[in-house]
Amino acid sequence: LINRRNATNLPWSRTPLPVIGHLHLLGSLPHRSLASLAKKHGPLLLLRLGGVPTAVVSSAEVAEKVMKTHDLTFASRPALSMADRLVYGSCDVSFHGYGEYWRQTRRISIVHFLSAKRVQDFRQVREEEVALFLAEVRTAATAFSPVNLSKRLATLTNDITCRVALGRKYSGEKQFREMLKEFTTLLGTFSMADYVPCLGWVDELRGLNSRVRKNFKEFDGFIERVLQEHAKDRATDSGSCSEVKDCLDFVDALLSLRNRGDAVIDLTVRGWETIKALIMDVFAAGTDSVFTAIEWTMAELIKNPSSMRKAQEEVRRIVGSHSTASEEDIDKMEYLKAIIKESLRLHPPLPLLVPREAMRHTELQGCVIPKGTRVFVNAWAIARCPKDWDRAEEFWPERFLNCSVDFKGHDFKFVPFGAGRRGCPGVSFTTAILEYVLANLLHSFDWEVPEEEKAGVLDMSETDGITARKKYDLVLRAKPNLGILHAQSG
Ligand code: HEM
Repeated sequence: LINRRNATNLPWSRTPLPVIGHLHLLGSLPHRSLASLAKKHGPLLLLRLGGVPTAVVSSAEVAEKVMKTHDLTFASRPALSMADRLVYGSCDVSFHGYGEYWRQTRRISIVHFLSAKRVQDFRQVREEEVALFLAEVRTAATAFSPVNLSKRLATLTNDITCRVALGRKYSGEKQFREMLKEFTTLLGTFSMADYVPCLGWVDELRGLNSRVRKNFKEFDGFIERVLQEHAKDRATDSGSCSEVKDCLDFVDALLSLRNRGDAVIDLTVRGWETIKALIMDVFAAGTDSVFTAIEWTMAELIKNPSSMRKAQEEVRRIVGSHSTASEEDIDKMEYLKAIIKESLRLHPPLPLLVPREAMRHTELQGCVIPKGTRVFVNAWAIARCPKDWDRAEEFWPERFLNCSVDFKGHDFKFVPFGAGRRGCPGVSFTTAILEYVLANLLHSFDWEVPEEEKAGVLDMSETDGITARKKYDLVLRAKPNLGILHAQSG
């Protein structure tokens, strides 16, 4: 399968099983099983998952080779049947193979949705939604009721994303919530057809295919509705392109591009599919990961009360008696930023990133990686490597104070957003939400774990699936920050 010149540390003693190859080694949390294998066999594992030659990268050094030195070679994505069937034949940004189509759609998403400028344009949306969210938590706090922070954070991030992408919220619709949950679950579900095509019938037998068909039909219908609502609004606004909505909402920007024929790729050739796929991509790439990151950060702070105290002291010192932390305040919050980095280090929401595919034969660590090899970068294992990190398994945010290591794709020992051409374009969008939500949660409330919730809240187990969420919900009791109340009543 793979030509080895210097293979003493590769797991070839583990002969692949017939048909399934090394699939049985993955377990239910593949980032953990693969990290254990890498500890024994080295930072570049060459496996055969079903029929798919696969390389697994587990060190900063090899990750740099993949995402920097040979970035172009590894800039494609493998065809994945879930994405193909759920996201219009993968004609979105995240799952499309390398080439001009991907380059242009990525550019459109950045310019009209994810750039630092657009993120600033959406500031008011973040402020309004977080204010509503804090008011809800305050109501629960006044009634001494515990808050299921996991559920509320999921709704909050979803509402923000829907408003900036679609122009309004949909979380009030039960059908929408269920459809979206099923969509992200399915995208993260292992499909036998991807690895062992001759066993593809197993997907049919276990009902996976019918779930995919149903979910696609529902989501497509939903996007049709969103497009029609926008078309109606535009007709009543007599097509004026410069009005406020055009500046605020991704769907309007896509429709304007299509109508004006401004995009380099012809958005009318693949009909509505490109536009629909770009809208769907927002949900595929952007909703679960953001709230998962906030959830883990709060969970670590609850588990580490001294970090919680230090973070609250910083936030409250900077914000003073104002009722909310502003984005200008946040610029000064070094400990808060260190906490976010430390949480993303221990809990990257996509622990194996998004798979890449080699576009040509390449040599890595003395091994030839054939064209077509699927590549997983184990960001979770790399960020816990004791060679690169002191106290690697501990939550210790202080490591990031007065330290330039960042997650923007230049430090290969810390790559929760990936790096290189395929690196996540949603970093600014994400950090704006993460920092603003966390600063305000810490400013407005003190947090306690109700006795009956302790076991689940303090248990840091992960869910399986593509996004590693906290397995047990974060159910907490909030107590209003008396400092704000006193200052306001005084
Ligand atoms: C905590 C939040 C997030 C994390 C941890 C995250 C992580 C990632 C990772 C690991 C990749 C693959 C990188 C690679 O292959 O090198 C990726 C790709 C991507 N992300 Fe994010 N992401 C987050 C939020 C977002 C948001 C909010 C959006 C947009 C709404 C977004 C849009 C995308 C897109 C479009 C891609 C595909 C890029 C490409 O293939 O060219 N992400 N993200």
